[in-house]
Amino acid sequence: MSEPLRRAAPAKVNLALHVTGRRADGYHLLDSLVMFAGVGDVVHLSRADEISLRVTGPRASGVPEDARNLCWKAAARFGEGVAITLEKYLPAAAGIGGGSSDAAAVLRGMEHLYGRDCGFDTVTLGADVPVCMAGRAARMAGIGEEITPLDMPALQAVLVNPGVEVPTGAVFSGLERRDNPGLAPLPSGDWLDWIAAQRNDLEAPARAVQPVISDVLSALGDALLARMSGSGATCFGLYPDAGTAQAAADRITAANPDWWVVATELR
Ligand SMILES: C[C@](O)(CO)[C@H](O)COP(=O)(O)OP(=O)(O)OC[C@H]1O[C@@H](n2ccc(N)nc2=O)[C@H](O)[C@@H]1O
Ligand SMILES: Nc1ncnc2c1ncn2[C@@H]1O[C@H](COP(=O)(O)OP(=O)(O)OP(=O)(O)O)[C@@H](O)[C@H]1O
Repeated sequence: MSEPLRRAAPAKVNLALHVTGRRADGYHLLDSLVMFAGVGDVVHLSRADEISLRVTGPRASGVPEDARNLCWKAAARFGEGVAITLEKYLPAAAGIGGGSSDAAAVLRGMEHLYGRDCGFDTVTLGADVPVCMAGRAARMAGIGEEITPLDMPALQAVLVNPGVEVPTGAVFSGLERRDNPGLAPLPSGDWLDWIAAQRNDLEAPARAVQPVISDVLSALGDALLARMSGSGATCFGLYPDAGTAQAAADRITAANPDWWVVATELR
């Protein structure tokens, strides 16, 4: 037996997320700037006759090991057998696309193992799957299927999740307005000022579901800017360099030992 194929499934971070409309089927139109973190899950894949899945790692508890798992759904849609080991490091239902990034890593790995494209529209697995297939800084539009890769400078960040799950559908349902303006024209330089002038329209409804999100943003009060990612509850702070990011992460961990806190680079 050859070694399993290893693929990274990095955390997705929405630096800005504007909700610009709603389709007749209830899905929301988005305009979002997405980057990927240095932290994430890892999948290991081997060709096999059937689909199988084992979940290991520090955040494995509670993650389904059957056809409910997005990794399994991805393999089933690809239409071939594969033995999957998912090493779970990211919190679930956290706004950082854990399941979507795992699914994209499985699809990219299976494309390599079987020497063909996955051959279906990946947004049908989840709105975050297409951007996770791109796996790099991008603008995301439509309901998540329109991906435009962007050249962005790497950013130093701290990701903080307070350990509460936030169901994405409930947050979208709580929106007061669904016809907000899209992202401002992209800058040629100063991304930080530009990001600071954008919004996450899901922040208000997510705070209503999980008020602890306000505490997370306060804990990131010394960042250059702090925002929520996706539908929450994970928030990120941006820092001038890796050293100040790590110092902030250490301080936040000391004050909140139960929270998931990581200093990482966004690309
Ligand atoms: C909030 C984001 O994370 C931003 O990147 C994504 O839009 C959500 O991506 P996701 O978790 O892959 O979402 P899905 O699993 O496709 O959808 C979960 C639920 O969120 C709502 N949903 C999701 C995406 C979207 N563009 N409009 C929606 O209204 C729908 O109620 C849907 O039933
Ligand atoms: N590979 C997976 N990893 C984690 N959870 C999974 C996975 N596949 C399915 N799930 C289920 O999906 C739910 C959502 O978890 P997931 O990590 O995919 O959310 P998320 O992608 O972080 O959400 P968001 O859209 O807010 O970014 C979990 O509660 C879990 O039961």
